[in-house]
Amino acid sequence: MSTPKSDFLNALIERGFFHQCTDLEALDRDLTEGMVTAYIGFDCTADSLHVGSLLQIMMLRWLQKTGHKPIVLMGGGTSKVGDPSFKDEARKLLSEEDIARNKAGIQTIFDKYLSFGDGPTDAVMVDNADWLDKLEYIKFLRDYGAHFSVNRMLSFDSVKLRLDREQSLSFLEFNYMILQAYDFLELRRRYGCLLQMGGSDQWGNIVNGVELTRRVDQQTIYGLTSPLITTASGAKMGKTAQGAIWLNADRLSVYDFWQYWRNTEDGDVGRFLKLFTELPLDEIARLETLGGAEINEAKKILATEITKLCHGAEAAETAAQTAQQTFEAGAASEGLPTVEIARGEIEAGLAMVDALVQAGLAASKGEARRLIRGGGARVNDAAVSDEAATIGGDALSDDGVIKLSAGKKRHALLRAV
Ligand SMILES: Nc1ncnc2c1ncn2[C@@H]1O[C@H](COP(=O)(O)OP(=O)(O)OP(=O)(O)O)[C@@H](O)[C@H]1O
Ligand SMILES: N[C@@H](Cc1ccc(O)cc1)C(=O)O
Repeated sequence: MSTPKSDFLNALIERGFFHQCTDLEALDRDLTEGMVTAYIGFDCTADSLHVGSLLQIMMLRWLQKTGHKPIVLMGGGTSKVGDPSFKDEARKLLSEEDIARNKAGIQTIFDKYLSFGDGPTDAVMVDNADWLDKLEYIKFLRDYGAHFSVNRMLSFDSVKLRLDREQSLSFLEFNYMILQAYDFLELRRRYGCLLQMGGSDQWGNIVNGVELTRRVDQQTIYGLTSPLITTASGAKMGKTAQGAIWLNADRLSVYDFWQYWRNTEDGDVGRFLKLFTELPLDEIARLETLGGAEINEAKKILATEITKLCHGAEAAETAAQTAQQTFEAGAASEGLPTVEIARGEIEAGLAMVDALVQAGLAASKGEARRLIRGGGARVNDAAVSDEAATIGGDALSDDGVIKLSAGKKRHALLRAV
């Protein structure tokens, strides 16, 4: 399609959020003609969301910024079933208490990104347990089950992959897409919700809702998915050596959150600025062209902007200053043992095991590997758990040093010469 007319779709496409839509032109028309209500669902599978879901939250934020109404759906009901989409095995069954605790943890994050209330474009939060818990089995099967073709359900990649690999898929899990489809129908009836968004792994669940609503209520509604973000080196976004990059500060300190973004790979800086900050595109274009040591400035801006949205301006500034003191100014003047290494060698990619040996933090490569395996090795205060990890030029500070650590107390600097 030609460039969309609506501000919302324009923002989504220009900033890299768009993957697929059930009917982009019709959705664009509805978005230009008036206010559209849209939802994204989040299951209560952990007590905090992580960076993967941040992309979804940013889509809701753009929706509200461009004059439309976001619905945040807590999957209090669907978390009892567990979405099998692209998962190799069934999720652990969660108790009612687990779900309530997780929901309480997740809910808090949305206030930072969306404004809630009773106004026309104010965000609302709902829990699908409110309707799913009350469903009566036979009535539900007759009213809605009859509209689903098992043949078609089996064709969606989200379940097909598991079956193709002959991995077990329980009947409980198989029902998940029907329940998510029913949510969409229910939200259209209750709130006039016209659009459901999610990551591309949600496509099958979303399309089922669009089709169910057409069959049962003869209404046209839309689905739109974002790409699933991976880092430049191919890892699923949001997980690191230490685990997930959580959005709640009690799970991951503001400093570590800031540091995660500060350590973004060079190739990801522009993409992440577009997705996770609200800086104007021309400013991002300028930052993207920075090379050499200057790219580190862009990374600091990225880290501070994202941290500001998630944890507030003050906490973001404090994290930036702490990093400046402990790593850049501090580390260099602390009198840490310093080893000089040719800049070219670092830029070509220095094996972490070799770096630890050269810095005197491990007596042999074997010891260095054990250190990494045990979780004690750090580069610029970020843990490294991959024994094959390499350190590149992007790890150099503005002063041309890299801080290596073995455990909490032993540190050394590599200085590029
Ligand atoms: N890397 C990612 N990029 C874009 N969207 C993502 C990413 N990871 C998760 N999402 C989306 O965030 C929403 C919430 O997903 P969910 O909480 O199930 O995360 P998950 O990472 O898939 O879960 P898990 O960690 O249990 O595998 C879904 O719409 C999902 O598509
Ligand atoms: N299935 C979604 C969560 C979700 C739940 C209910 C919905 O109606 C929509 C989305 C996920 O796993 O991320």
